[in-house]
Amino acid sequence: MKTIKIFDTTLRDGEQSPGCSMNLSEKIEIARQLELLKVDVIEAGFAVSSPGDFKSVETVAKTIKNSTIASLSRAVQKDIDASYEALKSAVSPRIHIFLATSPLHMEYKLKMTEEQVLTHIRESVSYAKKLVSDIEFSAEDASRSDKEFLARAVRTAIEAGATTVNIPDTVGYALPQEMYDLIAYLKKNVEGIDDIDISVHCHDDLGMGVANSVASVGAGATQVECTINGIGERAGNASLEEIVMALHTRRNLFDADTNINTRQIYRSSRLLSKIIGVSIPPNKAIVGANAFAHESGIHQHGVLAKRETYEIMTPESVGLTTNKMVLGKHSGRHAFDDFLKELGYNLSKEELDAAFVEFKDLCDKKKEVTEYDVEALVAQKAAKVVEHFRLKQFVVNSGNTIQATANITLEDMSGAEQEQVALGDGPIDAAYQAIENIVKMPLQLNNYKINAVSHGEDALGEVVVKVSSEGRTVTGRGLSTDIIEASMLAYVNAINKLLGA
Ligand SMILES: CC(=O)SCCNC(=O)CCNC(=O)[C@H](O)C(C)(C)COP(=O)(O)OP(=O)(O)OC[C@H]1O[C@@H](n2cnc3c(N)ncnc32)[C@H](O)[C@@H]1OP(=O)(O)O
Ligand SMILES: CC(C)C(=O)C(=O)O
Repeated sequence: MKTIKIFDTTLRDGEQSPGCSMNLSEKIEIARQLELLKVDVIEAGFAVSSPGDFKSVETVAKTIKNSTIASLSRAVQKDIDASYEALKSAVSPRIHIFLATSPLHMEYKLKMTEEQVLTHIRESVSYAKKLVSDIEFSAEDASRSDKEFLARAVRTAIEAGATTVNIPDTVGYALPQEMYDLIAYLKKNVEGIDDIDISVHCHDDLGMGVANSVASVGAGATQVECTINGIGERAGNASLEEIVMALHTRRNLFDADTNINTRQIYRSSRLLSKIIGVSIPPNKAIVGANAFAHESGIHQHGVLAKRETYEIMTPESVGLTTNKMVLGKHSGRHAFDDFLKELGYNLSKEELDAAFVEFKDLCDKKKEVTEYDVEALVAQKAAKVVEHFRLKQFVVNSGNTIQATANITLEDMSGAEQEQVALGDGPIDAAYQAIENIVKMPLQLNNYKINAVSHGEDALGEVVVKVSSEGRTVTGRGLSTDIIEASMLAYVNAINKLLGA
């Protein structure tokens, strides 16, 4: 099986994304993580571009021992000299020289003819080769270059001593078949290309960065350039985690894999996200919060029966401890039952059915139902109190310019409904007065406590009350996303307990 080299450019191209700048100590933290991840090459920066970039290439070169450290340079001596100086203490230094080869870039940006570009490639690569042995040459905007001229440029770089030639899709313009054809064309038409590494560096402007990289590997590329979380210039670079897991998961198809310690992927992604302050979309492949989460009943049932039905890789392989069964409005009984069993509840079929109906009801009220919600819901049922009274409906008005009023309807065991209206010192007091008028028993509220049992704006509120009547004190509990309703449910629950006794 071939090994595809992973060249990480999070610290160079990644940092070119607006808002993703990192300071020196943050760059060192990322570089250390990249070393743990076992990337083959870390592009630490563009040494000539600023004293800060020089310092970070220099410090990364001093700190990291197990990956090659690269510094980017234009095809000019002062850039190459700066890279060389910054890389001096690297165990394995690489000078990375780039020059554009597309008609557009040559004419308008570089203002060079094809022959001048070839001369610059020859001179800069052979100059750098005298300083270090490991030289990468990138033909910037290769995918929009004339194929024959690109082949001449690549040949020139190899003859001058390049050990890696990189074929970037600089503006994310290519489609996978085009990248495949381009690599295949170069392999066929450039003498000596099989003795060096062919690299690709694909941007994501059309969302094809990873697909283009993987297609290039299929055609014979032996190095892929990428960034953690796909950060980079404009729409970003191809994402490391997606490329690595695509190659790993489909390694038999490519007869190739990488050296990456895939179990460090999740940690690397979170670390970068924390450092640059850019959160990861939940649906992001491999590292998004939903990448190994299942909410819908049919999928949950499938995964519980056999994980592979809906998972093509294991969460453990990317450094997670487990997949996630999210209980929500699309969940089914299998996952609900499984979840309750994990919490220690062994419900009969009837109990499970009843709890499931309430759970679905709650899902319609709340955007996300948490494990706390479910536990609270089942714990409340487990108390099994005979319902002498049931809260049927209520309207409560309150405000700072009116006295609170409550209109409450309770249903008794026979199904008869009783309605009462009461005023109160606040909405809960009004509601409790109306309830007392219906149940017609002496009640004393000794304690009232409210807790949020789950998180977020639509969290479930749990109200716990201590109520006394004729020498007996009981605790009542109520649960709802509406705290006034939770308060009434708690009071009625306490009343039912008193009546049951
Ligand atoms: C595709 C990529 O990602 S390439 C890397 C892009 N990254 C960056 O540009 C970030 C770091 N860059 C910088 O800090 C600055 O651009 C510097 C320090 C490198 C250069 O700054 P300046 O000297 O002010 O030049 P400026 O950036 O305005 O223009 C670029 C110059 O480099 C030339 N140039 C561009 N690419 C190359 C190249 N590969 N080889 C030689 N010259 C080049 C341009 O023609 C232009 O030359 P000119 O000044 O003679 O017109
Ligand atoms: C310097 C090269 C590799 C680059 O970043 C690009 O072409 O996008």
